Amino acid sequence: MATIIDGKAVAFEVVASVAKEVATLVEQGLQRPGLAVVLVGDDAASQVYVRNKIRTSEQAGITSIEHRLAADVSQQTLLTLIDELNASDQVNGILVQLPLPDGLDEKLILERISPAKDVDGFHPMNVGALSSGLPSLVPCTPQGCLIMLQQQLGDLSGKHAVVVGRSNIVGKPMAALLLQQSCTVTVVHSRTKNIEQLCAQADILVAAVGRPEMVKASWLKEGAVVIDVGINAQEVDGKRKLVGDVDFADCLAKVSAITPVPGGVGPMTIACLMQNTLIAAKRQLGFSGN
Ligand SMILES: Nc1nc(=O)c2c([nH]1)NC[C@@H]1CN(c3ccc(C(=O)N[C@@H](CCC(=O)O)C(=O)O)cc3)C=[N+]21
Repeated sequence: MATIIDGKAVAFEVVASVAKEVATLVEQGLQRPGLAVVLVGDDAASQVYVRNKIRTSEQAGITSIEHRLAADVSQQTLLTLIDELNASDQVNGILVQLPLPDGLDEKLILERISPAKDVDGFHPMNVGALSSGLPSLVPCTPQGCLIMLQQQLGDLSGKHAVVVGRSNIVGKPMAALLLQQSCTVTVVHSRTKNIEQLCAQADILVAAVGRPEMVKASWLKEGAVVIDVGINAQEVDGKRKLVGDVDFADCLAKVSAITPVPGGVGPMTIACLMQNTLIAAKRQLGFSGN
């Protein structure tokens, strides 16, 4: 029987351990970690995610400060806000919700966030640190995937991991993390010629492409562990339904373990954001190490 990995339950454990450490900091008279969440415009999906982030912050004992800006905000206003957040000692982590509305230069804005407060791990400094194995803030989604894989498989060394997708926010950092764990890593993408044959070699398959139910059982090796990063909203009988990048029903009988959508990677992403905020806060307080 395949294991359906309960991302919600694992996330709950991660958040509980963050909450415990936060409580210890506060008991020692240190400042409670603070996370600033910047939401530009009124994209419906973004509102749901931001609400989840704020609710989880409360559970972790992290103070969250929400900044909502109109979709037509000027780039300069947004950059000035980031400068203020960078300078504020109440704020340990800064997250600018993506995607940004048209007309804003995403690269310029993300680069403005102080690398020490970059809890998304998207700043080029953190990207470079991750790929060279230096201490860094690691992107939340791939970190969440790694935690679930380690919980399922223990040591990952020598496993063949196939990452489907090469985005800066998931595919590339996922590959870097798996390589760091001594996996043999293959990254496949839209221009790859023999995707299905490559996927069929995977002990671990991470799907992060944003194409509903693209990965089928016929692509998989018997007993593979499958992590589904896709969150695709579909209309079924007039109702909003979320499906992943993996055809879950088709693949279930062939895998040894698989994450569901919802209830898999999504909650882990938010839990890792809490973890990153704690790590950033501790470094800013002068704790050494991780
Ligand atoms: N700067 C930035 N950092 C991000 O980490 C970031 C972002 N921008 N933009 C959007 C994506 C998406 N994302 C999700 C987080 C949690 C769920 C989540 O909790 N999903 C629930 C379901 C929620 C629902 O019902 O829609 C689940 O999968 O169980 C989903 C998606 C973070 N992102």
